[in-house]
Amino acid sequence: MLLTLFESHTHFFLSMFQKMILTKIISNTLSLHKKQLIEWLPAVRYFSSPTNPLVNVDVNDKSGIAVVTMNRKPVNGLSLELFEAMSKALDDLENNRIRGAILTSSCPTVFSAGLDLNELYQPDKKRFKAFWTTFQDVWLKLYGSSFPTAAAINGHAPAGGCFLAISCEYRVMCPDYKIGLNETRLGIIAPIFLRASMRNTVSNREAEKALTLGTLYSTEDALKIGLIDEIAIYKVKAIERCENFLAQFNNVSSIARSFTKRSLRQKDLEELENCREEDFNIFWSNLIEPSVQKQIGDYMQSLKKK
Ligand SMILES: CCCCC/C=C\C/C=C/C/C=C/C(=O)SCCNC(=O)CCNC(=O)[C@H](O)C(C)(C)COP(=O)(O)OP(=O)(O)OC[C@H]1O[C@@H](n2cnc3c(N)ncnc32)[C@H](O)[C@@H]1OP(=O)(O)O
Repeated sequence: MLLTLFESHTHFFLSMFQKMILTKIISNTLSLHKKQLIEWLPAVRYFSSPTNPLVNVDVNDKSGIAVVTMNRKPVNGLSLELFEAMSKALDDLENNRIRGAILTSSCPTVFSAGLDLNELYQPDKKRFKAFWTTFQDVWLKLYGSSFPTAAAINGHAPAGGCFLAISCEYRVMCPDYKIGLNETRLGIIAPIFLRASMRNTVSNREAEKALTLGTLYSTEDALKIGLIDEIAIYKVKAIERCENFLAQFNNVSSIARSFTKRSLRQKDLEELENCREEDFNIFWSNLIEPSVQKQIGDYMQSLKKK
C-alpha cells in the first residue's frame, strides 16, 4: 500500500537527489538492503536512445512506455547486428527503469521474417557463435525483463518473428498476416528457449501441435488458440491496445509485478542459463549437416524466385 502510493505519486517528479534521500529513509525504516529497495523505486529518468539505425527506441515521457521498433529492411531478418542492437536497447531500457515496452516493426507488412537465413547458410563458426550467443541474450533479456512487455505485430511473424512476439507478455496483431513457428518445415529443430516461450503462451497441447506441424496461423486462427491476445485494424491501433495493456500495471506495485513475473519465468530462464554452450553445440552440429544446409539453401532460392 505504502509502496503503491509512493510509486503513483512520485513517478514524474523525483530528482535523483530526492531518490537517494528517499532510498535512505525508506531503507532505514523498513530495514531493507539498498539493492532490494532500488528495485521498488519508480523510474525518474527518461531517455531517448542514441540512434541506432537498426532499432529505434522512443520513450513517451508521460507514460514512461518505450516503443522499440525493429528497422532492418526489407523484412527485419534477425542478423547478428540486429540482435546486438536489440540486446543493447534492452539493456538501456532496463537501466532507465521504464514502465513498459512495446516491440514493433518499421516494415509495412512484416513484423520480422525470423532469423536471417544468411546467418544460417554456409556459416562461419566464429560469427555463428556470436550470432547464437546474442540471440540467447536477447531472449533472456526480453523474456526475463523486469518491465512489462507487449508486441504490436504489424505484419507477418514467422519463426524467429513469432518467437520475439511470444517472449513478450501480450500480443496485438493486425489482420491478414501469418504467425507461427515453422521451423520443422525447414528441417530445423526449435531450440529449448523457443519451446519455453511457446508453452508459456498457448496450452501444452497446442504448443506440441504447432511446433511439430510447423503451422503458420492466420491472425484470426492465432487469436482462437491464444497465440495472440487481440486483433487491431492497423499498427497505430495495435500500439494503442498494447499501451492500454501496459497501463493496467499503473495500479499494481512494480516490485510485486516484476517478482511475480520473474518467479513464473525463472525455471525457463535457468534452463537456458544452465546449458548455453550445450545449446550452441547442438545447433551448430545440426546446422552444418549437409542435408540441413541444402534445405536452407533451397529455401532461400525459393524465396528469391517468388
Ligand atoms: C537442425 C538445424 C539447426 C539449425 C538451427 C537454427 C535455427 C533454429 C532455431 C531458431 C528459430 C528460428 C528460426 C528461423 O527464424 S529461420 C527463418 C524462417 N523464416 C521464414 O521461413 C520466413 C521466410 N520469409 C517469408 O516467408 C516472407 O519473406 C515473408 C516474411 C512472409 C514476407 O513476404 P514478402 O512477400 O513481403 O517478402 P519476400 O518474400 O519477397 O522477401 C523480401 C526479401 O527478403 C528476403 N527474405 C525473406 N525472409 C528472409 C529471411 N528469413 N532471411 C533472409 N532473407 C529473407 C527474400 O529472399 C527477399 O529477398 P530478395 O533478394 O528477393 O529481395
